[in-house]
Amino acid sequence: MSSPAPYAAEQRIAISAVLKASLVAQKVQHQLVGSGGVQKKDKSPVTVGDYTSQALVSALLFSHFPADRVIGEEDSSDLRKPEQAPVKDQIVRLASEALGESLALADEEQPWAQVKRAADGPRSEDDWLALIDRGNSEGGAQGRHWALDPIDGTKGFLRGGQYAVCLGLIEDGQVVVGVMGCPNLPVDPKQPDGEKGALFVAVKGQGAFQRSFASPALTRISMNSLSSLGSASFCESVEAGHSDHGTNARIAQLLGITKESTRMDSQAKYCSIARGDGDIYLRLPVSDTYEEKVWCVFALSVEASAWVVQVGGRPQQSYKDHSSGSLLVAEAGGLVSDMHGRALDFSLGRTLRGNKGVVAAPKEWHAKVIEAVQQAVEEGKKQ
Ligand SMILES: Nc1ncnc2c1ncn2[C@@H]1O[C@H](COP(=O)(O)O)[C@@H](OP(=O)(O)O)[C@H]1O
Ligand SMILES: [Mg+2]
Ligand SMILES: [Mg+2]
Ligand SMILES: [Mg+2]
Repeated sequence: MSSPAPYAAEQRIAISAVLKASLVAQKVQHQLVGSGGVQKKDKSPVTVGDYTSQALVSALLFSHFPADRVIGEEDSSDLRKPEQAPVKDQIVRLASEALGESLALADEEQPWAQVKRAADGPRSEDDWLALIDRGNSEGGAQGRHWALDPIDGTKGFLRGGQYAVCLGLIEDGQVVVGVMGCPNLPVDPKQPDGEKGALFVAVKGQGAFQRSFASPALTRISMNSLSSLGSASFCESVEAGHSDHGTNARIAQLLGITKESTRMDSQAKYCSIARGDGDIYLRLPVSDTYEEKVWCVFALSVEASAWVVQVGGRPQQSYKDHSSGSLLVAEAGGLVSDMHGRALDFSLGRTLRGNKGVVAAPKEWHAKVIEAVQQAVEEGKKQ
């Protein structure tokens, strides 16, 4: 009998957890659109969706990999305040219901039944808050850490736009598994009004794949092969406060790109270039002090040239914002680096403090894009 592919169990559980969390987020998004969420200390928003997603993913990881640490964006400190009691009650109800529900029928063939058995014991309010707080790992160069961005693009989520549930496994500082759920992304980019809900998967060295929420079948994805940079299209954040639109535009001009940028919230940008909807992702910093989060960048950096993961939400950039995305892009045939062309370093803790900004592009064009980035940044300093 042949032995299972490396990380087969981790991939399976990560898919189940991300799917579960994505379905809850999809369920609550319509109630939350237009509201402001709860404001965190850093003034960024957090919602019932973010907390419930973190609690659920954490529960499933704890059931299956109890020794693994989790670097999650959220913690329960605000939820423990008396004025947040209604929010806390809603999270406990949603998470308990979701844990007890089956996934879509097609996923019953998956070992979800086992996942459920292991995880569906009754949980008290304190258990759920403790599960959220299991995301407190400081990360680092040794051991296994799951980087979790329970909802990346919370501002997009609150606007009714794109958002993503991002989960990546970092082993000894390397991103080895990345899974992202994008509830509002069309399954087929050629049918933007068709079925929504796309899930992306990458395992280091095994390629990048997508599936729909409804069916477990995985389809291999890859980045476009570009004959020239002038024909490329690029994507960037919707929020001008997250990425410098002016510098991004100048970089595009230097590369001869004539198409307007596609503005999209969240790490769905990594997914979109990994499957060829676009070609380049530019995330030039707006501030000198911001550090990207690990949970944001890691999917892109693996091998498919397809995904970058973003990590955290603290006052520095952390890697949960990049881990699953960077691996995805790498597995799809792209290269993800910082604005200086340096590899993203996921081994330094909760943030990518050794890096600045993120640039994802097809492997063969990446060096040219970095040259344009450097020129645009130098010009900006002279102004
Ligand atoms: N000043 C800043 N510069 C860069 N990124 C920032 C930022 N402030 C917040 N972010 C990050 O931008 C992420 C959203 O990215 P995007 O702009 O691509 O949608 C947020 O993730 P969360 O929504 O998980 O908090 C947050 O981590
Ligand atoms: Mg988030
Ligand atoms: Mg994020
Ligand atoms: Mg946040």
